[in-house]
Amino acid sequence: MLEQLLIFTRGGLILWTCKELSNALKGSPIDTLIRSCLLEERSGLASYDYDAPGANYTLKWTFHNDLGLVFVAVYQKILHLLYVDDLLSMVKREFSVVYDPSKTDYSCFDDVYRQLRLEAEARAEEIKKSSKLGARIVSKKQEQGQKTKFDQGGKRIGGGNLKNDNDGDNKLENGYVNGDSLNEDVKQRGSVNDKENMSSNNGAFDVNKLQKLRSKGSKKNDTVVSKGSKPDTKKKVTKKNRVWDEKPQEVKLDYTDPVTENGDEHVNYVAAAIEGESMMDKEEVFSSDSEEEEEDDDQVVDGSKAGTKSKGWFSSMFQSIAGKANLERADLEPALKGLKDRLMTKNVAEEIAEKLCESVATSLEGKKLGSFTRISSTVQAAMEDALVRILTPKRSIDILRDVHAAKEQGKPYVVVFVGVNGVGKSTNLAKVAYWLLQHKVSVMMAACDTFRSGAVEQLRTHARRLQIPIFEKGYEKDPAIVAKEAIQEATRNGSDVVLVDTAGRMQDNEPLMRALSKLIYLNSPDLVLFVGEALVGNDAVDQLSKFNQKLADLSNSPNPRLIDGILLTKFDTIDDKVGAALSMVYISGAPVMFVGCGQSYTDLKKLNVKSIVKTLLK
Ligand SMILES: Nc1nc2c(ncn2[C@@H]2O[C@H](COP(=O)(O)OP(=O)(O)OP(=O)(O)O)[C@@H](O)[C@H]2O)c(=O)[nH]1
Repeated sequence: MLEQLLIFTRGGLILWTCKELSNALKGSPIDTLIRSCLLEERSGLASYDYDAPGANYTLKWTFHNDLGLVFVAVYQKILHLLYVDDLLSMVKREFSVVYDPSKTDYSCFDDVYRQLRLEAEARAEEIKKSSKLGARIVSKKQEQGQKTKFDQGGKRIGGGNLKNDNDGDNKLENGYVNGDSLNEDVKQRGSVNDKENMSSNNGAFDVNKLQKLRSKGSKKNDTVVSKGSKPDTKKKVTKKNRVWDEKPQEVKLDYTDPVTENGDEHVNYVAAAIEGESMMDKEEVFSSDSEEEEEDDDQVVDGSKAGTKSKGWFSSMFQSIAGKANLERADLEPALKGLKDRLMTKNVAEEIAEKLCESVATSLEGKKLGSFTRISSTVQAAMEDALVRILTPKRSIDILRDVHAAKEQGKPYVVVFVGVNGVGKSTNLAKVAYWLLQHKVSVMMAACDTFRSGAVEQLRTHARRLQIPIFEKGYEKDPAIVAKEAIQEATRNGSDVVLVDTAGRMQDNEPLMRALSKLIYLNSPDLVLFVGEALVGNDAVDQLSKFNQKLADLSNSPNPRLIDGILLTKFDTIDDKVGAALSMVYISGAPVMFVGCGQSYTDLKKLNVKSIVKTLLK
């Protein structure tokens, strides 16, 4: 049984909630979904688990991008409801028929919903009973040697790429874990309703059965709609298979980027981007620097540019004429692939680039492309929005304001610097100290790297140069205790801020991570600052996620302190490879609070989100 089903606009206006389901949701699963998943560009996930005291829900959603609607179903996590995807897709289809932006009362949809739910439940039940079906799927899939896998009992456990865990659990990359075969079948069915072009080859189960179910579904749907306030005037459009190299014959969508003689896809994409920016875009992504970018891109396009350009121009014209149709995944894919590659060349971790593209695709699918708008620029604009949203801090951490607030309470503001070895913790701690001194804040350093020989002396040198006090107890002491004593000392001597240096540690080093967790738990600092190198690529994700994981797992507290902010070092050495900033923020949800860009005390800056986004997309 569902707990709730809601329909709201992307602007947050709730249009309809299911009155059948009067259960008040515990906690705030919808808010959390929006904040932690949809706004964080994780909407490409298959589902979201909400866990709060006394409330454990799974949430699933779908978008109608063209109408700007969001459909969310909430149910108890333990339930594994089989019909939710199917139901959501039917609700989306039928609600879009009655939707009118000027209307706010959708009580007419109550009856329609009831019918849809019954239908979805009945279909799930029907598929469940049909045990032969599963066996047929297995034999058919095994014959075809396709990706779809089954468990030993013959149940389908997924159509996505399977990751085989060491513990033997088969996990789907799309977030499903050992789902009941029927769950997947229902999903398949839902998607058939959405996309009419499913062939027997890529269908996961018996085609006759499928067609029977489909015709049954559509017949019922007709009845349902006639009961609703408006008849279904929209005819289903059968999507033709795309033929990539065909010339446009009639007014049909073929938004492929032009192909050069040498067939270099990346070059084609760059060329297409030039076209898009100079001619077709309604909205220029980098309006202020279009000339400069054209120059850069020209270098990449090289000698083949002229030919590509003219081909791209005609292709663009056709695209513009046909610009009224709804975007489909296949239309978006070439542009998304280009963007993903581009993000990866900027050092964005592959996993993050993939998730972002998935999320952008989800936000654009089904949307109508305006006339004279190129698909590549639409995708790029959506990606730009997503990047700005991710990199813009969700909550402001104003250190100076917080320092003064702590001072009023008669205690020092405590910052702990954590990170792997050699990333620049001590050096950048000293830069932060210098920055605070500039703002008339008194600072004390705490030498809590009692592990690496030379660490205390290194910090002492910075303290001497900056003429600030340092609290030190030498080596092989418990850093948690040293930090505690340092804070006590700062309280006594009236220092405004204590900057705690800690030993560098690898994210997998359990004893050192345990010691760090203890230090944080015991001293509850005001800010846990993760210091990470801007040079890092895929490892950024591993470092940050494991630091957070270990801090959570090894803490004694039910509400463990995690990383609050990021200090990115060595920015001066990375040229345009700025992707680590994005990877780190995406994976941790923590903002980049400072950027270290050199080896002197003044080399500390704030992240410029606009320029990072610009560089990432260049
Ligand atoms: N170019 C450049 N170098 C930096 C920057 N920040 C730190 N460094 C250099 O990075 C090296 C390591 O810096 P440390 O401050 O010793 O690093 P750490 O993280 O404290 O090292 P451990 O305590 O061993 O983990 C030093 O040579 C620093 O000068 C930066 O922003 N730019």
